[in-house]
Amino acid sequence: MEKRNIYLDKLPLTEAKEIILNNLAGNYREATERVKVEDASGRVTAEAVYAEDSSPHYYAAAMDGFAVDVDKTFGASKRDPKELTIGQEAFFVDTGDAVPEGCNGVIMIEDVNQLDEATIEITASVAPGQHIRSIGEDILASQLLAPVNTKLGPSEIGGLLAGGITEIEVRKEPEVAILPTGTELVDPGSSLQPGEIVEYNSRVIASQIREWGAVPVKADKVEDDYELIKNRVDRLSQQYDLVLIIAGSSAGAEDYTSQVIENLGELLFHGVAIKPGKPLMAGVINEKLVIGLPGYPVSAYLGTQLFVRPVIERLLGLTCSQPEKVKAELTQNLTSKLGEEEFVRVNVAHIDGDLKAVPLQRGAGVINSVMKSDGFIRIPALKQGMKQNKQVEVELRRDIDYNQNLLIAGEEDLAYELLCNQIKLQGVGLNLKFKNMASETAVDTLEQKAANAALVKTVGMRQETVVVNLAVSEVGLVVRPDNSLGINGVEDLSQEGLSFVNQQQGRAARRLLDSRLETAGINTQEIVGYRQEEITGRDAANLVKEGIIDVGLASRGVAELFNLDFISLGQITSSLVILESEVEREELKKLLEVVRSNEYKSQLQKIAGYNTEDCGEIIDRK
Ligand SMILES: Nc1nc2c(c(=O)[nH]1)N[C@H]1C(S)=C(S)[C@@H](COP(=O)(O)OP(=O)(O)OC[C@H]3O[C@@H](n4cnc5c(N)ncnc54)[C@H](O)[C@@H]3O)O[C@H]1N2
Ligand code: MOO
Repeated sequence: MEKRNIYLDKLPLTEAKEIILNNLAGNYREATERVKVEDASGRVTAEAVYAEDSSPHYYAAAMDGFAVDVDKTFGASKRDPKELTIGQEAFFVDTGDAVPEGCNGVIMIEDVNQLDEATIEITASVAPGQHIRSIGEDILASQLLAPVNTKLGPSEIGGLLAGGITEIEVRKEPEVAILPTGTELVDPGSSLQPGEIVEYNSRVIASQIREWGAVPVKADKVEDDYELIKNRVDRLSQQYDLVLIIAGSSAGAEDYTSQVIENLGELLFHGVAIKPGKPLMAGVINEKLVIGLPGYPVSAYLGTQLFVRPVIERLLGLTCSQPEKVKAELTQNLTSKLGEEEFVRVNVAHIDGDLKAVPLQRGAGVINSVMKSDGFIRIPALKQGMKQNKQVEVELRRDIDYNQNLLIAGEEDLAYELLCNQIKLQGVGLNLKFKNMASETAVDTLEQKAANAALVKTVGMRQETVVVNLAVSEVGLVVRPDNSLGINGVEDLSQEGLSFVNQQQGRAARRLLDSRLETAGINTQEIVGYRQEEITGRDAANLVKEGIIDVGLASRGVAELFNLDFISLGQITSSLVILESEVEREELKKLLEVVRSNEYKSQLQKIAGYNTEDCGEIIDRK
């Protein structure tokens, strides 16, 4: 067996999709089953459904009142009212009641004067058919209710039941086997050893598949062993409608997927000109389609979206669904590789009157970027990127209401996470989206209209902005709980043998450290690790916790989260900087209301080292 396989195909996306669909037998799956209409939400009709009954199936009163023979009301007016005898000429009916024989109109109770128990008086004539629902007004027996290959939802269930249908024939849900491969994989919840990875791709894919109306069958993970993978794939392809193999798709020594497919059946292609997702492949084994998905989580997610969804739709007899799209202005230049269609995750929000698309992290391993995104944009294969301010088309993820989005750029802060929770707890219609960056960069980002607010920690003011106090927190050095190195302050950072890790340049905590070092007259070159940067205090605290370094720089709240000892260096004010032009916007007013709420303040006070004095106050305006 050849150990290394280099994939050569670079098929355009549409071509690869076409090959896959062409290798599915027929336009849909033949197998069907009978289900109750009331249980059929999400299912697809396997035959045309015709009404058995009309709805209504009798003449029905459409209003509460009296049913009458309209001829007897002719000529009634305010000046010349007409009297009718109840039970002989006028019959009391409630909405929905059958109209008594001989009656062909209903007069609303509001238009009737009851003179005594047996007599009513009417002041207007009644038109034939007035307030009567005719037979079949809604549905007429024998009419087509739903063509074959219709996906049923709540209103379809109503229509079918109203038409007298209680059971229907639907397409059997395709069963999709998902096989995770990789010796490094462990199940969620296991305690992790270095090199081990939580196997979650199959769970993500299963939930995607369920959403599209198929049944995911999650197979047990298999290690990187050619024979084991081959046996499993062989068996799965005999049992299920479609087989997905996760990982082992690229050029590594233990990447077996393409060889397995080739040796069990036919490999249709290996490699698509998309990013992420480039090593994706497809084949046919035991007459079943098999798709090899790249192992990186974003690649696996996107590959499933692009290739598995249309297959499921085809098996169900549905046409390919189109995502909802919206046009937005790109907030930064993006470069990309010529010859690859790149999918970039973005957030979308109204900023200073325009709808903007703000790119997120592009790494194929960052599933969090999908979770945080509102959708993605495509950079065409024949482009080497896209320019800032270009109008782009964003393909939205389902259920996204970007009108409630506010983009916050700035320094990570426990107060911000609390704010996000408070917004949801208080039932405020806002979604905060965060982009982590140093304060100075955040204010630049705000000025470039690429964020609705900057979360900054002590930074110089800019024109046309309003600064609102968010929180005051204590920042200092974090060490392991026993503080065995006896760190008492910045003077001890130059101890021999001690390892330190700094925060990213431009971050407030680092500036505070620098000023303390300067006051103490300590040369930063004497501190081992001063130039080694982690982005945030949380990153640094995590390294101390893991025993990788001795001292880091973080807030007291973060130190407490990681159960670390804390040596205070001082206080830092976190503020929200907002564009003057947006201060009166409804969404920003809502945000500031939460910052000013007692619930937010009382929760914030519970975090170690936080001070809520002046919380929500405007501290500066230029
Ligand atoms: N020399 C080259 N190396 C790589 C290339 C290349 O062209 N030449 N392509 C890169 C690209 S692009 C991708 S995408 C990945 C595809 O990798 P594989 O499909 O071979 O998958 P693995 O290497 O096994 O895993 C990648 C990554 O994903 C994690 N993983 C895998 N399965 C799961 C799972 N079920 N749940 C969660 N995470 C999973 C795995 O642990 C790895 O971290 O190859 C590049 N390399
Ligand atoms: O195709 Mo890979 O998914 O670009 O990282």
